[in-house]
Amino acid sequence: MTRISTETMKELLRVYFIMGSSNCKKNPLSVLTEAITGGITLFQFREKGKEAFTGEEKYAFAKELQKICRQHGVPFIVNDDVELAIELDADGVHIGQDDEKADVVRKKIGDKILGVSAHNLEEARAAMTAGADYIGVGPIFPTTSKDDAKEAQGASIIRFLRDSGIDIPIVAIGGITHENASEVIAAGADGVSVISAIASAESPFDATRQLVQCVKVK
Ligand SMILES: Cc1ncc(COP(=O)(O)OP(=O)(O)O)c(N)n1
Ligand SMILES: Cc1ncsc1CCOP(=O)(O)O
Ligand SMILES: [Mg+2]
Repeated sequence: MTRISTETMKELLRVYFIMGSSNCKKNPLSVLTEAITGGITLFQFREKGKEAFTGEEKYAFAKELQKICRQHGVPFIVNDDVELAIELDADGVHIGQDDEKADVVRKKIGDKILGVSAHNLEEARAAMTAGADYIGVGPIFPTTSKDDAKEAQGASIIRFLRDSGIDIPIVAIGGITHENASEVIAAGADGVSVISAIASAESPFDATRQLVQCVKVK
């Protein structure tokens, strides 16, 4: 295996759907299937919160979601849990500033995709040096999907990072909907990452289709 190219990474980030069991109104397997049919380009398994599955249940749930992703050729990323990602032979891992250190994770996962959360220029530079394939920047807008989210910074943080020479693929996250997605792309993001815009939608399929239209390369 070799590291993913920057160009392929950017394409995968266009519509990046994140989900765990607590995010869905409907059956999570149906939500993921609808999102894939609607056009998501990357999926992250993020099983967090009070009611979240743990242990064997978490593993079995992850396996089911991974199977759906594999059937449709959508790469499967695991949030936080590096050991689970290795056990499942997932396509990658996403870690934040309070998780395992990025350079340590890079050594553990070899050429798998590594995503790192960054909230400022210093963290973005450090993620690049540690071997990240992309950075997740946010919250851009207010969000109710993450209990310990930092304050929203607006799309200007993306423009600031780009103007400061950050050329790694960037996905914007936090409060992103079809109404503001084009604003973050215009600011320099390669894609948008969402939980509620798809997982809480009456029709995850329609919601995904709408987002895909907003981030289309013109
Ligand atoms: C694509 C993407 N960007 C940022 C995050 C947030 O990661 P983190 O800061 O570690 O917070 P948790 O998601 O673990 O609560 C993400 N998961 N994905
Ligand atoms: C995981 C995460 N990291 C920063 S904001 C956020 C939550 C994004 O969820 P939503 O798209 O529902 O605002
Ligand atoms: Mg984390």
